[in-house]
Amino acid sequence: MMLFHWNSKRVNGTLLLILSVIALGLAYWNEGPWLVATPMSDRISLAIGVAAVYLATLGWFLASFSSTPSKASGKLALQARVDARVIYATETGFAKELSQQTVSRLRKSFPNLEMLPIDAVSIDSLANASTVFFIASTAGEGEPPGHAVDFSLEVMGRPQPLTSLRYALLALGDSSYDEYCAFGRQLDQWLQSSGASRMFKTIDVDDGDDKAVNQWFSEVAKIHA
Ligand SMILES: Cc1cc2nc3c(=O)[nH]c(=O)nc-3n(C[C@H](O)[C@H](O)[C@H](O)COP(=O)(O)O)c2cc1C
Repeated sequence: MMLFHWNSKRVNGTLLLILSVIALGLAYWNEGPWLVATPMSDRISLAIGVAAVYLATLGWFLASFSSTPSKASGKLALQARVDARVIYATETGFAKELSQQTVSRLRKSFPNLEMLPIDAVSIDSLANASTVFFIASTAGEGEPPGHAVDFSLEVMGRPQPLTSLRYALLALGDSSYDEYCAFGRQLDQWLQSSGASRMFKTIDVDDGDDKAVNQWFSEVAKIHA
C-alpha cells in the first residue's frame, strides 16, 4: 500500500496553493483602481505582523513534518526508514544459501531484515527500501537466472528512481564462461543508473571462491542501520 509522505516538494506545493487562493481572494476584494501611495505607518505595522504570522506558520508547518519523531512514534518511523532486504537471484541454489547466511549475520543490525527472491520484488518495494543486499548469479550464456528474467526485462528495462537506496552486491559466476558475472554486472549498472549508492565495491565470486565469500561477510558486518 502506498502511504502519503509529506516531503519538501509537497509542503511547498501545498503552501503555494494556499497562498494562491489567498491572493485570488484579496485581488477580488480589491477590485477597482489600485491606490499608489506611501503606506501609512499602521499599514506597515499590519504588513509586518502578517509577515511574522506567515513565517511562524511556515516554521511550524515545516517543523511538524520534518522534526525528530516523538518517542511514541519513533519506533514506527525507524522501522520505516530502516527497511532492509536481502534479495537473491539463483539458478542452482548457491545465491539463496549465501542469502540465508547473510541474513543471519545481519539480523542484529537490521532486526526487520527481509529475504526475498528477485521475482518477488517490485520497483515500489525497492524504492521504499533503505538498504538492500543483492546476491545474484549468472546462468546460461551470460543470462539472468530463470526466475530473474521478468525482473531484468520489466524492472531493469530503464533507470528507476532509487536515489534513496543504498546497496551492496555479490555477483556469483564462473570465469570459465565468456560472460563472467554478466547478470550481476547488469544489475550493478542498472542500480548505478537509477541513482542508488553502493555501500562497498561489488564482489565477484568465481566458482564459489571462499575468499570472495568471506570478503563479502566481512564487508557486510561493517554495515549498520
Ligand atoms: C548452466 C550454467 C550456466 C552458467 N553460465 C554462466 C555465465 O554465463 N557466466 C558466469 O559468470 N557464470 C555462469 N555460470 C556459473 C554460475 O553463475 C555459478 O556457478 C554460480 O555460483 C551459481 O550460483 P547459483 O547456484 O545461485 O545459481 C553458469 C552455471 C551453469 C550451471
